Amino acid sequence: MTIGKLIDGKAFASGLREQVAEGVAAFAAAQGRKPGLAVVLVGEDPASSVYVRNKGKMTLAVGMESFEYKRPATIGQDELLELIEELNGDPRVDGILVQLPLPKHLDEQAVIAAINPEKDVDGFHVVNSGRLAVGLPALVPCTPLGCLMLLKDELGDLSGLEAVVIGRSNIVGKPMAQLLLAENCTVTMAHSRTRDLASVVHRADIVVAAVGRPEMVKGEWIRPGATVIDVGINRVPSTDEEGKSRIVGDVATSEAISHVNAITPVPGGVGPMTIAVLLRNTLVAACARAGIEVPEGL
Ligand SMILES: Nc1nc2c(c(=O)[nH]1)N[C@@H](CN(C=O)c1ccc(C(=O)N[C@@H](CCC(=O)O)C(=O)O)cc1)CN2
Repeated sequence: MTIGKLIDGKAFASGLREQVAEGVAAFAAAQGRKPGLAVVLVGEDPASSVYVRNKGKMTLAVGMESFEYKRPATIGQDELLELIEELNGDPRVDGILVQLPLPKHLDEQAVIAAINPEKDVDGFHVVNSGRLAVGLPALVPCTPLGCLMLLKDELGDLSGLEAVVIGRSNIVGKPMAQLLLAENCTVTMAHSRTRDLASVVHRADIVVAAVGRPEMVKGEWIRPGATVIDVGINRVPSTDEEGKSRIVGDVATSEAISHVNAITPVPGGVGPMTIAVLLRNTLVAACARAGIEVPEGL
């Protein structure tokens, strides 16, 4: 029995961060200042707090300035919009990111819309999603861009390949489909209402699973030789005696591994790419604001 390759997103992300660090050093030497990333955290959701802490650490590690704004879960919409407005006007800040999800009383779309699109390093602003859709240069959402980087590294030219994206979120599914279309893939977007998902998935050379349901994509659905990108990060109860929870993806990897070409593991696949691409996007935004070329290869 042949075993498919596990794609090492952690190693790839580390290489990308090194490249970003070189670009940051060159930017600082030429501009006399470091690129700056501002991250806004509302509330104390434990997972979001960990992600924000890691973003701050990695921002500093590549040589950028990190600005962290922690606000209570009770913050009002107007006060949050005032903070965004302040960051839009702050010359030290090249990238602004509001950690999602936001507490329910806040209007996520209005908050994203308030970010200056040139500083929207998450690529969630409609100006950036529109630019991506029509093929103009854009700041692209970090997770799907990270998935694309892993796919191109694994497969090279994606032209003509059948790609199925499962999940239609604004953050992953939709931009992922746009990116694959721009690479000349034949793209199908599947979702919770798709009929006979198993056979839709079975025709794909590339499967991107971003549904947020533990191991929903079964191994037998995957066509032999396909490349699978698992975006899911689902915490489930442990099966061992210690009883700790563990993280699984949206794909039943232990079933799929025997016949895929390659698959991203969870953890250690797509997840680490998200923050590495965020740093890359911040450098790209800083270069655009300074009117200089983005370093080659980024
Ligand atoms: N404004 C944003 N909010 C959120 C985003 C985003 O891109 N922008 N994405 C996610 C959370 N996220 C970053 O913010 C993120 C998620 C996962 C990882 C990661 O490295 N995961 C590890 C496992 C982590 C664990 O053990 O819990 C992995 O998959 O290996 C990094 C960043 C939602 N919000």
